[in-house]
Amino acid sequence: MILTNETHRPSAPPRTAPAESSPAVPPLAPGAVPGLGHAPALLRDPLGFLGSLSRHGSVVRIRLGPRTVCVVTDAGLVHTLLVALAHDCPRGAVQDTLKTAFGDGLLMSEGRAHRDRRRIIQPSFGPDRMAEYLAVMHQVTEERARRWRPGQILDVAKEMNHLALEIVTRALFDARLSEDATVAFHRALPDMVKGQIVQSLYPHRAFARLPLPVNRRFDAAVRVLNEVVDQAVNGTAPDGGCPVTGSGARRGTTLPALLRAAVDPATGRPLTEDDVRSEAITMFGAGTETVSTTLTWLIDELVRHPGVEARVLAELDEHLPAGTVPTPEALARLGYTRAVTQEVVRLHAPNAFLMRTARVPVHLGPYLIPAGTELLYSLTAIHRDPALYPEPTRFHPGRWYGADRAQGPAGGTGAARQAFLPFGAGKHKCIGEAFAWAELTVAAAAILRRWRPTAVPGARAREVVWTTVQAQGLRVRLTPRGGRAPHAPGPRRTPAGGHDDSPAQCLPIIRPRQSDSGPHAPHAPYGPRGPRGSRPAPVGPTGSSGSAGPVGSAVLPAQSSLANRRSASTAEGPHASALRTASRTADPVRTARPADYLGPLSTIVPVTDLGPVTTVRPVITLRPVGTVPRPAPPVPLEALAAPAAPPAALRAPDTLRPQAEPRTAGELRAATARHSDWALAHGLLAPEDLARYHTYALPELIGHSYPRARGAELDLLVDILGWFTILDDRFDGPPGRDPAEARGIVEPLLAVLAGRPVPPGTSQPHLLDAWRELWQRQTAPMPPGWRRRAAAEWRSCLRTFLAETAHRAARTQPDLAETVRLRRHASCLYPFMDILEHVHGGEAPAGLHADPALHRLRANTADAATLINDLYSADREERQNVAAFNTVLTLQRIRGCTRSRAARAVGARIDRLKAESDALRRSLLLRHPSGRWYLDGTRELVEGVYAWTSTSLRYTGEDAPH
Ligand code: HEM
Repeated sequence: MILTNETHRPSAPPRTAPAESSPAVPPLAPGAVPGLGHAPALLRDPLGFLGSLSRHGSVVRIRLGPRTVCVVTDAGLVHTLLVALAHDCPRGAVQDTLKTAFGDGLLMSEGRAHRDRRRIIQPSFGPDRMAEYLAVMHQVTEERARRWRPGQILDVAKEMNHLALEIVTRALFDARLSEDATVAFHRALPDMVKGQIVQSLYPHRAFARLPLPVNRRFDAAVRVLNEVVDQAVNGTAPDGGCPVTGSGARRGTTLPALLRAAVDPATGRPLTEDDVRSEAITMFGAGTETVSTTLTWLIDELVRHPGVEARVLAELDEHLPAGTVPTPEALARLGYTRAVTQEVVRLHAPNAFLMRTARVPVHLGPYLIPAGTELLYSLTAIHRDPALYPEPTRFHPGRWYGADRAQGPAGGTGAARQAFLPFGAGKHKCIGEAFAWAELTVAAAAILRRWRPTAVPGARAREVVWTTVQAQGLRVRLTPRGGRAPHAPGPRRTPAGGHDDSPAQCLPIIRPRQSDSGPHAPHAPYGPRGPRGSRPAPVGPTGSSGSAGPVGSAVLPAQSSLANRRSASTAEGPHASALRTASRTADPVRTARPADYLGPLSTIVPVTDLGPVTTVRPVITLRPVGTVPRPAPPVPLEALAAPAAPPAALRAPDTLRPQAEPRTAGELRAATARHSDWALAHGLLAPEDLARYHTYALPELIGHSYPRARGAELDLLVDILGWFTILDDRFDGPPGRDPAEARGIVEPLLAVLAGRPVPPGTSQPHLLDAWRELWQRQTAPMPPGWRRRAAAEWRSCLRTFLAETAHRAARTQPDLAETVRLRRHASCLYPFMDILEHVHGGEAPAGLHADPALHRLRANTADAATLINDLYSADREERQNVAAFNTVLTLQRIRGCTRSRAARAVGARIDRLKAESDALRRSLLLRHPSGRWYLDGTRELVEGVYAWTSTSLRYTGEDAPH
C-alpha cells in the first residue's frame, strides 16, 4: 500500500530500483493531536522531536495539520535522498517561496538551470581564490576585534552576524556595506525566514498575497534585502550617508564580475542584472547566518572547555604565528583546531532541517514514497544520533583527532562519512564549504589571539530553532589575551552625551541551556543575600529542591485579598505627602497606589510597562570595583576596596563625612570575619555551615554597593544582609507554606520595630535576638524621623513573607502587578537605601525627602535592583519551584511567551527605569544639590546589585559549589 490517500498526486511507477521485499508505508509517528497532528510537538521542541523519530523507523510519517510529511531519520537514507535520488527529489515548497522573491539563484534553482549556474559560480570558490579570501577574512576579523574593549561584554551572536556578513561582502564582492545596511540586513533576515516557512505551509500560493502581517513583513524584508544586496553588487550607497567603499582592487575577480562576464548556456545571452542579484542574495542568505551561528557555538564551547581552548591556542602559536596572514598551507597544519571546529559543526549543525519533494514515486529503503510527498531531514538530529555518535551531546573533539578518532565517525568507512553531512551531499552540496571551514578557523584564530572570552553568568548560548539552529544569548566578557582580567568598564558617553548602548553595556538575560541547569546545579542551605528571590532550596538527598510547596496550580484572581490597596490619600508615614503629590501629578508611566501590606511607599508599575516584548537589553554601567575572581576563594575582597579617589560626583562640598583614606580590601575582609563570628555567636549559623555560607560571598554585594561604608557601618550592612538572607531561607522551608508559622516568625520582628512587647512562641528565637540587636544598632545614632521611616520600610519588607506564604498555602500565584509590588519590597532595598544615610552619618536633606521625585527614584531603585535579580535567578527559582515570585517567570506564565522574551521585556524595563532614574537624579540635584551623595548612593546600589548578581555563584548553575 502506498500513501495515495495522503498525497495529492496519483502514483506512477517508481524510478529507483525496487526494494527486495514489498514496499511498505513509513510508520506514522505516535502522538498526533487531532487537527494539528505533530505540529505542536515539532514547534515545542523541534530538535528533540525530530531526534526522537528514529525510534520508529528510518522513514517516519508525521502530520502537520492537513499535510503529511515523511521524515528521513537514517543517515544512509538521507545520503541516498541527496545523491542517488537528487534528480527525482528536488527542493520543494520552501525554496519555491524564495524563488518568487529572489529569482533563480543557486539556492532556489533546480535541474539544468542549477547545473549551469553552479558551473559559472564554482570558480569563485576554487582553491586558487582561497589565499586571497584568507587574507580578507583575517583582516576583517582583526578590524572588528580591534574595536572591542577590555572588559566589554560581547553579544556574541550579534557580533558574529556582523562579522560573517562583512566577510562575505568583502571577500566575494570586494565591497563594504554601510552600517545602516548591515543593521537592516540582520533585522530583515528573520522576517524573511519566518515568511519563507509560513508561506511554504500555505495550502495555496495565493495566500501569500493576502495582507497578513507575516506576508507584509516578508515582502518588506525582501525589499530591504534586495536593497542591501544592490549595495554590495553595485557599490553604491543609496542613502548617501555612509557610502559603500569597496576598495575596488579586486573588482575584476569578484562574484558579480564573474557573473556579468558569463553567458547563460541555455540562452546564449549574458546573465541579467536580476540573475546577478539572485546569486548575490543566495550568498548572503546561505553564507552568513550559517557561519555566524557556528562561530558563536565555537566560542561557547571554547568558553566551556578551557582545556580545548588552550590546546587550540598552542597549535595556533606553533603553526600560525601571531600577526601572520593565514595561508592554506598553515591552515592545513591545524589538525586539532580543525577537529574542534568539526566537532562544533557536528554538534551544532546550523541546518535544523531541510526538505525535498518527491517528483515521482521513489523507493527509500524499504519504503515506497509516492510522488508529491514532502521529505524532511534534520542534519542536527543525525549528528546527535547515539547510534552514530556515542554520548552524542558531549562536545568531544577527540572524535576527530588522536586516539579516539578510529572509533569515531571519521574512522573512514562510507557509512561513517554519511553520518557527517553538515554541508549536505550531492548536487546541492554547499558550494561554500571550503570557504566556511577556512572562515571558521581564521576568524576564531584572530579573535582568540587577541581576546580571552569568559562566560558571563547566566548568558550561555541557547538553541533557538528556525530553519537554522541559532545560538542566542551568549555573552562573554573580554580580557586582552595575556593581560589581567579587566575591570568592568565605567560609564561611557557618546559624543552626543547619551549613554553608549554598545554590547559592552548589555546585561545578560538569556536562560542557559538545559545542560547548565542539570542535576548538578547547586543547592545551598543559605541564600545569597541580597535581593531576595535568589533563595536556595534545602539540600535533599537527590540534590533536588525540597523547598516551597507546589505553586502554580491555580491562578490568583487579579485582585487578591492580599492586594487590597489603600489610596494615596490615606497613605501614612514620612513620605505620605510626597506620595500624595506624586499621585496627583500622575505620570503616564505609573501611579502611586500603596498596598496595605506593602507600607506607604509602594508605587505600582502598570503591567503594560513590562510589554510589549522588545529586543532592547538593559543598559547598566558598572563602577570599576575590580575583578571578582571565581569560584574560590569566595570573597575576593581585594577587588572591593573603594575607588582610589571618590568619583567627582561624590566630592561635593556638602559631604558631611569626608573620606580620609579609601577603604582597603583588608577592611572588608575583616568585616567578613567579624560577621562570621557574629552569626555564630547568635546561633544563626553552625560552624559546619560556614564554609558553604561563605561561598555566597555576601560581603561582595555590600562592597560593590557601598564603596564608602567602613567600620561600624560596614559591619552593620554585612550583618543585616546576612541576617536577612538566613531569615529568607527559613521561608523556603515549612514556615513558607504555613501562614500561622510565618506569622509566628514575622510578628515578633514587627513588634521589635514598633517597640511593642514581643509575643511569645517564635520558632526562630536566634533570628529574633539578632534582629533586636540589629534594630538597635540601626536606630541608635539616627534621628527619630529616620527611625520612623526605616521602621515603616522594614515592615513592608517583612510583611512580604506573609503575602508569599499565603500564596503558597493557597496554591495561588500573584498576577504581574502584585509580583512587581511584592518583589519591590521583598528585596529589602528600601531599608538598604535608608542605611545610605547611616553610612553618610546624617539624614538626607528634608527637602529632598519631601520631593515627590525622590519617592519615584527610590521605587525605581528598588525595582531595578529587584528585576536584575529576577533576571539572574529565574532559572534557579524555577528549579526550586518558587516561580510565583519572580517577575520573569510570572511574565512568562501570564503572557505565555518564551523565557527569553520575558527576560527581554524585563531587561527593557530595567533600561527604562535606569533612564528615568538618571533623569530624576538630574532634576533632583538641581533642586537639592546638598543631597547629591544620597542620589549617587541610589545609583551605586543598583550598580552594586548588578555587579554582584552578575558574578555571583548563585546564578551560574555550573560554577557554583556543590
Ligand atoms: C558553517 C557554514 C555552512 C554550513 C553548515 C552550510 C551548509 C549548507 C548545506 C547543508 C547546504 C545544502 C542545502 C541543501 O541540500 O538543500 C548548503 C548549500 C549552500 N551553501 Fe552552505 N553552508 C555553510 C556556509 C556557506 C558559505 C560560507 C557559503 C557562501 C559564501 C554557502 C553557500 C551555499 C550555497 C550557495 C548553497 C546552495 C548550493 C546549491 O544548491 O548548489 N554556504 N550549505
